[in-house]
Amino acid sequence: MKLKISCLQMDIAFGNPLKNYEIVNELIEKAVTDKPDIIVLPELWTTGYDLNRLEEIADIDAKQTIDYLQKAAKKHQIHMVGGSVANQGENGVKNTLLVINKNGQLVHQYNKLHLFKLMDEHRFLVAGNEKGLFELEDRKFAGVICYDIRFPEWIRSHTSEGAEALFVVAEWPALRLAHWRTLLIARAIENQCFVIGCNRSGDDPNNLFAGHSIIIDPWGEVISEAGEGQEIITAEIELDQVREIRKQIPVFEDRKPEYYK
Ligand SMILES: NC(=O)CCC(=O)C(=O)O
Repeated sequence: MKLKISCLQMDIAFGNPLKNYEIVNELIEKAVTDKPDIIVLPELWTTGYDLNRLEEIADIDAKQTIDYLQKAAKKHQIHMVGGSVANQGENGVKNTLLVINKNGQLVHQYNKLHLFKLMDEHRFLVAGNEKGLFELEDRKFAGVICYDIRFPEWIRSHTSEGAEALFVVAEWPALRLAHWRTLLIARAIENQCFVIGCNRSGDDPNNLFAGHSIIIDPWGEVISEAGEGQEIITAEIELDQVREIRKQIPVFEDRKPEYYK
């Protein structure tokens, strides 16, 4: 099964959801000229890391962003791995990844499990407690958020339940670009799955971000990679390659989890 995927590597306007909806509108209009099946957005794309103003700018129950993504998905008949949003709920603000299918249905919401202390997430956000597994077109995928990729056992818990491609939405700083690339390539090789990493570009008062959104095949080869600036990358993946590689080197069958704890 072939899928064309576009990552919208946007420069997020700090604490300005309305401006960010405008930026994404423009990027989607550009991306659809390549006729992708799935569009991917970065982490916290409506607000950026303006954590001090979350009370004012977080999206209550992610409603406004879900509505926005549903309209875009239906209009263009494209699945959206709609990045993540500062989602104000009863128990606090979560960093929530949204998946909407091309009919505009909300397929999955994943709340970031591992909060990143270096960027103060633990002071302002509450962690999730459920997996990022979802289905599109009867195939299994996983979606996680940024710092989550440093936890290989968390990613494995998704691929061992059948995920064939891992979507990673991120605001990853330029200082650790080498970690971003290496960790994503490692996750692809060890899980024998496609990895689609959508990062942001630009800066905010505290960080310069790396860009370098990337699409990696299950052999660990980079199929497409962005530079540092605002950019769209698009690549077609053949999902069946995952099954072939898992047959060739049967890592999942050969695991001995009884020895790993
Ligand atoms: N937004 C994030 O979770 C950043 C994670 C990060 O920078 C890291 O090094 O890990």
